[in-house]
Order: sequence, then C-alpha cells, then structure tokens
Amino acid sequence: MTTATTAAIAGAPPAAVGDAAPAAPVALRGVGRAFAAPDGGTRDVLRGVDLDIAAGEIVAILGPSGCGKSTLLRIVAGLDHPTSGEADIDGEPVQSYDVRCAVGFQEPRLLPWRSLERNVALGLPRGTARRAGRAHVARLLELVGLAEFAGHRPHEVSGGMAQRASLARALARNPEVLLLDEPFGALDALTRLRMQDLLLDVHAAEPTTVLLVTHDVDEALQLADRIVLLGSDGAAPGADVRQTVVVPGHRPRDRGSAELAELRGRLLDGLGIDRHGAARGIQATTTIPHFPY
Ligand SMILES: Nc1ncnc2c1ncn2[C@@H]1O[C@H](COP(=O)(O)OP(=O)(O)OP(=O)(O)O)[C@@H](O)[C@H]1O
Repeated sequence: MTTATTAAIAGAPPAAVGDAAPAAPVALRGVGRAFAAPDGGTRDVLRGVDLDIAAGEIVAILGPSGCGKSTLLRIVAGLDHPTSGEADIDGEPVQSYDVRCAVGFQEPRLLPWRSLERNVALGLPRGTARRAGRAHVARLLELVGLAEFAGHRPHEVSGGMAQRASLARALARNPEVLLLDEPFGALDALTRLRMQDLLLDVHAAEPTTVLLVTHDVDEALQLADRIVLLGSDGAAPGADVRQTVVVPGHRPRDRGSAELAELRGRLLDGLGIDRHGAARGIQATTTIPHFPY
C-alpha cells in the first residue's frame, strides 16, 4: 500500500506535496448499477463489469452514448455506488468521495472569481503547508504551460487554457488515480490534439493511473495502453466489458500509422459503426451512436 493510501485510510496527513505522484491499481469486481425507472421498477445500466487496471496504466473506455461509462467512472471515484460487486483501489474498497482519486470533466469547472493559480490551489490536499502548496501549484502551472497566466481569471483565457488549469487542479491532489470524463470533448479539433499531447507529457512527469472516458476512438488509440469497449450483448439489459484491446507501440504514437488505422477499424466494428457508411445508412465516423435500451 502506498503512503497516500495509508494516510487516506488512517486519516493521517497526506503525503508531502511535491512528491512524485503515486499510482495505484484499480480493480472492478462484478460491478453492477441499476437506477430507479419511471415505471417504479429498476433499470440495469451496468452488470458484472470486471476490470483490472495496473498502477500507472492509462485505460480508455469507449462505448455507445448512455451505456454507463460516466457511471463507471463515478463508481471508481466514490461519487456513486454499485448495486452489486465492488471497486477497489490498491486492494482497498473505494470510499465515498475517495481522496485517492481526482476527477476531470468535459467543462473546466473553475471558479470564475479566482485566478488560475488559486483555482489550481483548490486541488491541494487538505492541510497542505502554504509554502509547499505554492511551490507545487507553480510547478503544475509550468507543467501545463500556464505559468505566465497564473494571475489571470478563467474568463481571460481560452477554453483550452481553462481546461489545462482544470487538469492542473486535478493533479494538485497528487492523485493515485486520475479519472477523466471526456476531458477534451468540448475543445476544437486542434486544441484537442494538443491537449492529448499534454496529457502524455503530464503522465510521463506524473505517472499516475488514468481511467479516461472518451467518445473519440482516435483519442483512445493515441493515449491508452488498453481500450475497453463497454456495451450490451443484447440478451440482457445493462452493459459490461465486451472487448479489451491492447494498443500497440509506445507513446507518443504515430497518428498516421497503418497499424493504428487497422485497429481503429476493428474498434469501430466493435462499436457497431459501419466504417464505409453507406452500407447500413450510417456515416463513417468516430462519433459513437446511442446505446439502445
Ligand atoms: N442518477 C441517475 N439516476 C437515474 N439514471 C441515471 C443516473 N445516472 C445515470 N443514469 C442513467 O444511466 C445511463 C448511463 O448514463 P452514463 O452517463 O453513465 O452513460 P455514458 O455512457 O457516460 O453516456 P454518454 O456517452 O452519453 O456521456 C443513462 O441512461 C442515464 O440516464
């Protein structure tokens, strides 16, 4: 067990700020989640999800819209709870609002009246000494290329810069597990590519475990060690792991490689998307269709 985990469980002070980010393995064992349905019954969204993520691994989750990707991420973060099964981090069950995790969303969710620097500082573990906290925030702003904009407020910077500040805020916690829910989904195509490269730089500097939900097959191929396809077998309601794909090659990968293009095709097939479009009246695209309940 890492120092930070021990601290979280025992209520002891967190690991010193500025330590290399720890990384912990994540295990999902038979995770199911049902929600109340309008007819008074329940509706299975996830069922029997089994997944092991190694410490420091980047795993991308792909699946049709509404299949339960965000729900799975929330369960790992302790923001939601499974109806069956369990989620563990470093062999210990996830707790409510688990302090071992940090979550990044599609929108930066920065406080508009605070400077970027003070927004990033919000992510520091409770009880961080002021001077150590300042130094850590400065290092993170440097890492995400915002050192010169530390004093700017969110409305004074671009959407991509705000999202970088949001990533720095998530990292400020020194998370063992970084959970990213479509973190670049709202950005323009070019900024999105830059952010993907930045995430790889950040991961090289702070090799934490990353679980990334994305709708973008190419993004998953560029960033992940493994891609997990969530979906339903059609026989029973609810989604589980349909396929796990190891992405070949070292990061950063050649976005134009034939090997990745072939894998992209296979993933699109797995998602039920016709890559040539016309045959089934669907546009060939990397955008993923809605989950059929
Ligand atoms: N708190 C809740 N109460 C009831 N239903 C919920 C709740 N949270 C999620 N759901 C339902 O669970 C299903 C899965 O939602 P979730 O957001 O996890 O899917 P997703 O795969 O992330 O979707 P998308 O790709 O569109 O973001 C949806 O049908 C959603 O309406």
